[in-house]
Amino acid sequence: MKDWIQHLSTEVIDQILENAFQWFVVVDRESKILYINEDYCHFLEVKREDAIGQHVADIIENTEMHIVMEKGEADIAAPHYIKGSYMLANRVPLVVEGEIVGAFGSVIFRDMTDWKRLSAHVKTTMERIEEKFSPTSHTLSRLEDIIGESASIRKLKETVRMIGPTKLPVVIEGETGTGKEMFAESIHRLSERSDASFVKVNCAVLPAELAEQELFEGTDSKLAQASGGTLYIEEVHALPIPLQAKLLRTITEIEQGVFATAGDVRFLFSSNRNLSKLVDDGLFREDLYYRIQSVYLKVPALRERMEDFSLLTRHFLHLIEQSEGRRGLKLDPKTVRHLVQYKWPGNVRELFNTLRAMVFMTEGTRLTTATIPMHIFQNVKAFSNQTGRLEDILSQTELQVLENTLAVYPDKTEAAKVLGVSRSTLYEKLKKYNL
Ligand SMILES: Nc1ncnc2c1ncn2[C@@H]1O[C@H](COP(=O)(O)OP(=O)(O)OP(=O)(O)O)[C@@H](O)[C@H]1O
Repeated sequence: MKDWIQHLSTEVIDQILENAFQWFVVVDRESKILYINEDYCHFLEVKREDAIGQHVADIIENTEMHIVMEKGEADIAAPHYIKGSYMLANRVPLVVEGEIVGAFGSVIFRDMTDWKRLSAHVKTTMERIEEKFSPTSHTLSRLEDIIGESASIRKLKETVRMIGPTKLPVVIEGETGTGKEMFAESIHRLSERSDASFVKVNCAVLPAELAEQELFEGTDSKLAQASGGTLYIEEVHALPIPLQAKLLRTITEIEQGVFATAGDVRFLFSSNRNLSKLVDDGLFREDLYYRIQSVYLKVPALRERMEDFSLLTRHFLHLIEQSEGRRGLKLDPKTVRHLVQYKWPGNVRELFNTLRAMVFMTEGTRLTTATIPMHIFQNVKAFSNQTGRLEDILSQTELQVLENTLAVYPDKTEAAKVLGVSRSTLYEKLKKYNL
């Protein structure tokens, strides 16, 4: 490092410090200013030549450079109040041959609004990266993006092809992560309003006190944004009953062309609850239910269409390969045997997230049972729902339990302990099953 710096002329170092878009100050062990850049002086309204040699506290209000030196510890991203506003500063002690010889300070954000702006920028950038990472990315799904050849998925796709281009409201029911949103997006893309906006609003996360305004009121409302396009109302069952009445009125007014803030809107709804049962229980307005359910799509849970499992895993492994720069990822047959026994309460979304986690658990290409997350191991379906010879069922269960345990605990002593058997019993069983 020293050598490299020797190659830089003082003029170059000076330019770096003056143009680094930060304010710098360097003090000696007596807290006297050795260096301060011009920009900082300009802000402090002091001439540089007057500042050099002065005690830092006389030039920079509320400075803590001397404390950093006393403690010998850096203070990173510390709020610093100067001239009526908060800034963020770094203060670092300068140590030469084990001795503190001074300190170096820099103001990294001159104004907290700068910081807030950057922080918002980082947040949106991260969200964009995450969206890109998600299997569907942020472009709206098309029907072809929905993976599945099972009879139920084929039937759903067929229905969507027929009703997509119409203006009919649609209710899409199904457990979380089954692909309801993908179907909603496909319906929009099949319609003539596909160039207009697809706006979604999730009633389950909408604060009750803001829901009315957010949904219906003014030019910023979700309804106004969806004008000419599609409004996808997710988890519609979570809409408070009084707002259900307002929604019904609004749908009618929009149809009659008399709603003030929005023109033509197509409505799609989703729910992970059975709406008809909620109507029976008095928890969802019957009139609204009959108004919106002219087309009703039920997206099956993944466990009800396990024939799609291998298509889905192949598709997701391919996506993961692309995003991670990996090749040839493959599930071990034993791993598949295990995964297909799991109930997948989070459905297709859970399958994707699980595969992604499993890929991160291995550097190779084969995803063995050892990469399966623990909670899945512990929740595989028991064999109790099988029929056949009791002896066969018991052996099969024993084999499965042994395999699962050894995958998580390859150490035989530990595995025997987990299984509550002696080491010798475990060895006998391993021999019996050729493990
Ligand atoms: N058939 C499918 N083919 C490909 N990807 C799918 C399929 N079904 C779901 N996914 C993926 O699973 C994730 C969840 O899908 P989606 O958001 O459509 O589910 P959802 O039923 O609307 O979930 P929630 O009710 O929790 O909002 C998405 O990342 C989506 O890409």
